[in-house]
Amino acid sequence: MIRIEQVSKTFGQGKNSVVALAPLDQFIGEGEFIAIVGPSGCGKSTLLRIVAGLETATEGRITLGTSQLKRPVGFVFQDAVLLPWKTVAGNIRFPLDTSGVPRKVGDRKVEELVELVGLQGFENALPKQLSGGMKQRTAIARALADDPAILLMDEPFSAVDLMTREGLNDELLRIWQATGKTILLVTHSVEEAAYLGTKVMVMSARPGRLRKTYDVALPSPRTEETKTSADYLDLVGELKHMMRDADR
Ligand SMILES: Nc1ncnc2c1ncn2[C@@H]1O[C@H](COP(=O)(O)OP(=O)(O)OP(=O)(O)O)[C@@H](O)[C@H]1O
Repeated sequence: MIRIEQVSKTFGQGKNSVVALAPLDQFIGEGEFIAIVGPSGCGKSTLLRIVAGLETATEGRITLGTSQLKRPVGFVFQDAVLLPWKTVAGNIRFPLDTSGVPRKVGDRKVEELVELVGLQGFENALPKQLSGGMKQRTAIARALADDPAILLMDEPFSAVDLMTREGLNDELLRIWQATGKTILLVTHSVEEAAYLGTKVMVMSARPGRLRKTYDVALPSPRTEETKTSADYLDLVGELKHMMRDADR
């Protein structure tokens, strides 16, 4: 679980300071899939970076309920940022090598992850030989290599075409169900948020604050039929309305 209590962030000081996040509270249960939407600059990435420990909150605190000693998060960015000279397998095993996992254990883990993200047959391909979607699958596998309890994803599919993106959404739901990870995903698409999330957090800009958290009551597993159901379309409509409001 993740408990976010009165977390705020101000960059800089004095008259040049920017309030990126006004105090924000949110409880996230184990295994939930949280989608975060909001206008550009409302602090979505900042929130994710604070949860990851890449940024410190100005005030408030974040409690990660886990027995793991190191911060148990994996991060997937908009760009896959793969090491260009390493193969798919080499990129996935990079975090394992740096944390000193024995070769054989690492080999098994890489094999498992390649299968999980559906990249069998491409283990020895270099990033330049991969499509955008395949690069993101590799990045997801790499983020899962350390077996983090929490997967943080910052607009992971915004650089791929719509068809690929829809396929990756279904893959991600399958991976989430197979691994039981807690996922926080930032997206600009309310359709994607409603399709993926168990909850959707809607944020507003200037300063970034949480407008509302929606519980998504759509049945699981989500399928193509979900996208034509009245409940889904109602939720998308409501999220769009809230987003328009949030942008003012
Ligand atoms: N390192 C920084 N120094 C100063 N200001 C920053 C820094 N990082 C972010 N900001 C500011 O904080 C605010 C929130 O930024 P953030 O990137 O979290 O928003 P976002 O909702 O993720 O935006 P987008 O949807 O465009 O990616 C913005 O006004 C941004 O300019």
